[in-house]
Amino acid sequence: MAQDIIKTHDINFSYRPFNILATVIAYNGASIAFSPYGHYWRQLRKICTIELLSVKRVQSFRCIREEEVSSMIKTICAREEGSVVNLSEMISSLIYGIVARAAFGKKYKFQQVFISAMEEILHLAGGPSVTDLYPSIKVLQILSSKKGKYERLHRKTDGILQDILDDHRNRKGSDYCEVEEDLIDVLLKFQQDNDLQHPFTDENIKAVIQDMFTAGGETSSTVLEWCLSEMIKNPKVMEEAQAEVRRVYGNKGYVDELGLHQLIYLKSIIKETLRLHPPVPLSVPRENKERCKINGYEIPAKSTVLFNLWAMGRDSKYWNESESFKPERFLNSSIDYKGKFFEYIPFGAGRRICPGITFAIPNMELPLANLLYHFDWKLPNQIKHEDLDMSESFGLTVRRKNDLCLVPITHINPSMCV
Ligand code: HEM
Repeated sequence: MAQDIIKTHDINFSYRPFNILATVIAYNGASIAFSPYGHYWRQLRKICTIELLSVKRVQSFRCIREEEVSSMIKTICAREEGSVVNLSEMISSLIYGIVARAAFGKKYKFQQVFISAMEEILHLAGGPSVTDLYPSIKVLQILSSKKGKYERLHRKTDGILQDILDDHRNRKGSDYCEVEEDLIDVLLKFQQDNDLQHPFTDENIKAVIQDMFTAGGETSSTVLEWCLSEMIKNPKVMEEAQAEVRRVYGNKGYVDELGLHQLIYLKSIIKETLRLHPPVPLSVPRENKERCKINGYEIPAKSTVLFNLWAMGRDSKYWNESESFKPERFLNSSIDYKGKFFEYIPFGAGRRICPGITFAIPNMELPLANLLYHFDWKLPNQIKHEDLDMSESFGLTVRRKNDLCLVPITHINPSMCV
């Protein structure tokens, strides 16, 4: 059915439901993720794939990723040997830090307030919404407590983003040059472009920047958290992954992006994690414009369609030993996540497939390879690996319910290296 919807009826199902989140947070549907299929969305999508998240642009952020990861590794090393590290917190702050520097060009004073507000929005968005179930009862929208919360958070994030935009406009020459062009620079350039079919206001820019945080922050950090959890639960996988990364980087003393393409086993660990723990388990909702028939069912126009990626990834009809964590299944296999294999679509598929794959992959591979290269990991308080709690939280993204806290044992200390 996923194939039927995303392949055969792709255009018809390329719309998104227009809910409170889209109205209040996404500037009336001005963001890439929430705008309805049409000219405006096509324009944004083009800017996004050709400019914002192109391979070249993502490569230009390499130094940001390497610096942020190296700083995380040094922080872990500086701790007293044997002390417990909250990896969930560290990873989340690392990924948001990378996205923020790529988007804003440098660290801003209010960056953390912005990130916390974004996290709160995602948390709120995960809960049930009566107004979305009964959209025609308008009074529910007025009475909704969520709406008020969203409006309060939106005022906060909007003010911060506007300050950052204005700061970019007013800066002189090479005031800050951590990267040649950050994402706001790119979008401001488009604002000056008179050939655009749709004018590009500050609101549009802010909506797109918000997309990068909501879609690009929690997703990658959630995957990393589950990768490490699964490796702790499956020590043989951890050993093999460590052996691979230590073989590839040898005595270099650090893991940079140059050798990442050689980490074949590590890549299959990420794929297997995306199968068992897709960070957006119900994908991003789609909506159909016109009435149609799918698998014998009449689907009325404007139905909200959810894909249960979590269940698809665990379906024994498609996967051997579907509940077991077996990265080997992806070695020598042509199955990937780019939207061609409909039983495995953690990034979605079709016209609205996630445009952030090229950015997400190094954001996950580099930290993971570093954590495996520099440290061995064990559970605190003599907890056995098979007893690690794997409960999931409830939300738009499904993270671990309890933070992943581990004890690192330094294998290669970065301060010892050149
Ligand atoms: C592991 C990381 C990620 C996962 C699993 C993921 C997953 C998804 C999924 C399932 C969708 C819905 C696709 C559909 O409707 O078919 C989506 C959409 C989207 N993602 Fe991602 N994503 C990730 C990282 C990122 C990153 C790093 C960015 C950008 C910085 C990003 C930007 C977007 C945007 C803008 C959309 C909306 C696309 C549209 O509506 O046209 N994502 N993502």
